[in-house]
Amino acid sequence: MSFITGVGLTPFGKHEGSSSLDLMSKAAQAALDDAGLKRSDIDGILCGYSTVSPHIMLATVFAEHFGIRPSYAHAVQVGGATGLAMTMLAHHLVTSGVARNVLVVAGENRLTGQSRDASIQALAQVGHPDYEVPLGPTIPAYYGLVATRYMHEYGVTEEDLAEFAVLMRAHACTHPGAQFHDPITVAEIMASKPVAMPLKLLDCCPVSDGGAAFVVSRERTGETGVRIRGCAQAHTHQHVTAAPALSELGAEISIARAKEASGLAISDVRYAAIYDSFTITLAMLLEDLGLAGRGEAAARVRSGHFSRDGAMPLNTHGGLLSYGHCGVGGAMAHLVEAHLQMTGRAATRQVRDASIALLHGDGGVLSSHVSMFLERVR
Ligand SMILES: CC(=O)CC(=O)SCCNC(=O)CCNC(=O)[C@H](O)C(C)(C)COP(=O)(O)OP(=O)(O)OC[C@H]1O[C@@H](n2cnc3c(N)ncnc32)[C@H](O)[C@@H]1OP(=O)(O)O
Repeated sequence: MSFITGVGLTPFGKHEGSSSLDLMSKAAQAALDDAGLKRSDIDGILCGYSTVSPHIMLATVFAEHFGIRPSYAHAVQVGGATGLAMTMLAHHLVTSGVARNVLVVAGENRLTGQSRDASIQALAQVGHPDYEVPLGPTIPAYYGLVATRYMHEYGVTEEDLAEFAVLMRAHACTHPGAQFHDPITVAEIMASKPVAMPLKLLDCCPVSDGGAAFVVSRERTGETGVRIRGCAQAHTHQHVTAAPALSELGAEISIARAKEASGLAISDVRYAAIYDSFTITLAMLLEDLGLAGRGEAAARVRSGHFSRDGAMPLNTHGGLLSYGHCGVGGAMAHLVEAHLQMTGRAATRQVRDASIALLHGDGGVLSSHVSMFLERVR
C-alpha cells in the first residue's frame, strides 16, 4: 500500500525574484511539514521539469539545493501528465520496497523568469521538431484544432466551452492562492480576444509562477490517511496529426486500466480533479472518463453538478484555468486540493464527502494520460 502523507502548494501568479528551485523548495518544505517528516526521512525524490531551468540532472540539482541525499532520484517528463506519472512511480517505489518516503515536487518561475519568446518556444516543443518548433505555434493552436473537430462531432458550442471557465473561476474566487479572483461570465469569455479559434483568451490557462509537492509513503501518518488505490497510464501519440480518432482517445484507455487496477467504478467517485489546460480539455476529458455523456458535460456544469456543493465537485481550487498553470506543478495543485478535501482541511471550499477521488492528467495534446483513484482511510 502507499499513502500521500503530506501536501504543499504555493500561491500561483507572480513570484518576482524566486527561481524554479526556490519555488520547488518552498512547496517541498510545506509538504514535509504537513507530513510531519524531516528532510532526513526522505529517501526518494521525483521532480518535474522546469522549462526555465532545463537542467539534465534536475533531480540531483534539487536534492543538493534542498539538502537531501536520496537513495533514488529521477526527473520525469511527460508534459502535463508528469505530476500524476511521478505519483504513480512513487507508488511503485514505496510498494516495491525501494523507498520509504518519496518527495514528489515541481515548481517553475515560468511567468517572471522567462521571456515571452522563450516561453512560446518551450511550449512549441509538443509540435513536430522539424516544422512547428522553429515556426513556434503554441499549444493553444493544437487544442484549437481539436476543439473544432470535437464541437463538430458532438454539437458542442463556444458558449458550452465557456461554462467550464466560468466554473473554474467561481472556484478560484474562494481560494486565496489562486492567480485570478474576479468572477467571469460566458459573455465576457465570448468577448475576450481570439487566441486560437474557437479558443479565446479566457478559454486558456494562463502562464504562472508556482510550486507544488507531496510525499508518498509506505506508512500512513495522522488519523485520516489518503491511499493511492489504483492508477494507470495510456500513451497514444506525440504529434496531434498522429492522434487517433476522437472515439479512441487515451483517456478512455487509461481510465479503463485504472478502474481495473483499483477495483473501483466511476459511480464510486465523490470528487474529481481533472486536467483543464483549456476549456476543451476539460469538456473532452470529463466525457472520455465517463463523468458526463458525449456532448453533455456543459449541461452538467450549468445544472451545478460539478460545483463545490454539487454531486461531483470538480477542481475546487480553480484548476489550471484559474488557480494557474506553472508547468508540472499546475496539475499537481489538483492533487494537493484533492488531498485537502479528502482530509477535511479545505476551509470554506470543503465539500460534503470526498471519500473517493478520481484524478486525471493529460500531457502534450491529449497524448499521454494518467488516471488515478485515491481513497480516504480512517
Ligand atoms: C504541455 C502539456 O503537456 C499539456 C499542457 O499543459 S497544455 C497547456 C500549456 N500552457 C499553455 O499553453 C499556456 C496557454 N496560455 C498562453 O499561452 C497565454 O496565456 C495566452 C496566449 C492565452 C495569452 O497570452 P498573451 O496574449 O501574451 O497575454 P498577456 O499579454 O500575457 O496578458 C494580457 C492580460 O491577460 C491576462 N491573461 C493572460 N493569459 C490569461 C489567461 N489564460 N486567462 C486569463 N487571463 C489571462 C494577463 O494576466 C494580462 O492581464 P493584465 O493586463 O491585467 O496584466
